[in-house]
Amino acid sequence: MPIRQLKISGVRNLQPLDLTLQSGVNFIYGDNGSGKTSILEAIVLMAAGKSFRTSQLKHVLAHNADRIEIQMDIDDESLGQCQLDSLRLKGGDHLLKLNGSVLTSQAEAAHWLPVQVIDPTTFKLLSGSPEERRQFIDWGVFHVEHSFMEQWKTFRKQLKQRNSVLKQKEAEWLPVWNKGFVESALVIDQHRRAYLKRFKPEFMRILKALDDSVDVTLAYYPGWDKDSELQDVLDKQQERDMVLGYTQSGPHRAELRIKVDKQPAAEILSRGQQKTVVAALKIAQGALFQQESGRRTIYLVDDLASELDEKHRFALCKLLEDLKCQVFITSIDKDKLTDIWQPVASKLFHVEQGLIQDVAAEVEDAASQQDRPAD
Ligand SMILES: Nc1ncnc2c1ncn2[C@@H]1O[C@H](COP(=O)(O)OP(=O)(O)OP(=O)(O)O)[C@@H](O)[C@H]1O
Repeated sequence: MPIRQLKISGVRNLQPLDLTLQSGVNFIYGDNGSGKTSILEAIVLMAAGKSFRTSQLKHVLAHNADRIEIQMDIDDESLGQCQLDSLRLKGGDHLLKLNGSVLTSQAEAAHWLPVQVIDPTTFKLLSGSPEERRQFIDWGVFHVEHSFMEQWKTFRKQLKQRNSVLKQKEAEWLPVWNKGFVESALVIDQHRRAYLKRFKPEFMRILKALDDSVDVTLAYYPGWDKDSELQDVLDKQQERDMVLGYTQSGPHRAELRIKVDKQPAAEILSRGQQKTVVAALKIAQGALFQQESGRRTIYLVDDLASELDEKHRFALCKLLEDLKCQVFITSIDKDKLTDIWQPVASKLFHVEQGLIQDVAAEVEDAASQQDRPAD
């Protein structure tokens, strides 16, 4: 589902832009601090309602602006041509629209704009908190099973209610809340299990193509002892739960354990190897999404050159090209982008102090100026 046209205003140092994009690869180059990442950040803002580099959106708003406006014309494989609009006011109000109709949740925009980011911080998917890996699994489930978001909300509600009963030490009410909690927990767990079963072979295939010397295993931990029934675990932990005032076990504690030789991969692999594994996870997720939905993920690859050597960069680019999805790749150095990889359909953009320009259009413009007869 390539973005055909992208308009952004009010984001960091970017001057208001209106770009016609390539459905294949969009190379973006420019000096440090020129605004390359901010373009990717704006796309993620539309897709996820948040930035991938700050938890506070006020930092994304340009210093002199009172609003962020983003508009995308998209060619969706199932919906056809559509337009997404996002308006965020300095005060915090946010309006999202699809083809002019207001969307009631961020999840709807996420549905229409499946985006994966590969950037210098993505190794955190291995070394960061389990929540990051839970979110990773849930991205995959959500984009294929649309009921998942509602089921997740139901589970969160059950968890909140159970925790409040625990805090108030109302032991007699626990059996009632346990029933609903267990029911909704098992729904989440089944979705995640089923997804990872399909995901693992795809991940192994992609990792092998990226680097067949890295041997990684993925193991799913549901959030409670896998050999016990959740209800039994809750019964056993009830007293301690009551003391703590929260539920120790359940899908909110699930984990995707990524290991090398039975050790956490983050402790064993080099930074570059970790990035390779994370790239494989993200590409495999997009590949599986494509197989199962017939729709394509958009890849945002920030600072491609950082910490991946030429061989791995080339392998990564080749995999992305094979997926035939839209890709945005940034780099400081134009040659590092185009020397190793010349995809069939690509476009080159240059960013300088927040101003982004289509390089081919610039060249054409300059040529037509030269061809013009002198006045
Ligand atoms: N809220 C803001 N308003 C205006 N300018 C901002 C704001 N926040 C950051 N900036 C500036 O905007 C630019 C953002 O640059 P960005 O991170 O997109 O650059 P980049 O080209 O990806 O750089 P690098 O190659 O160093 O990663 C920086 O120059 C920064 O100082």
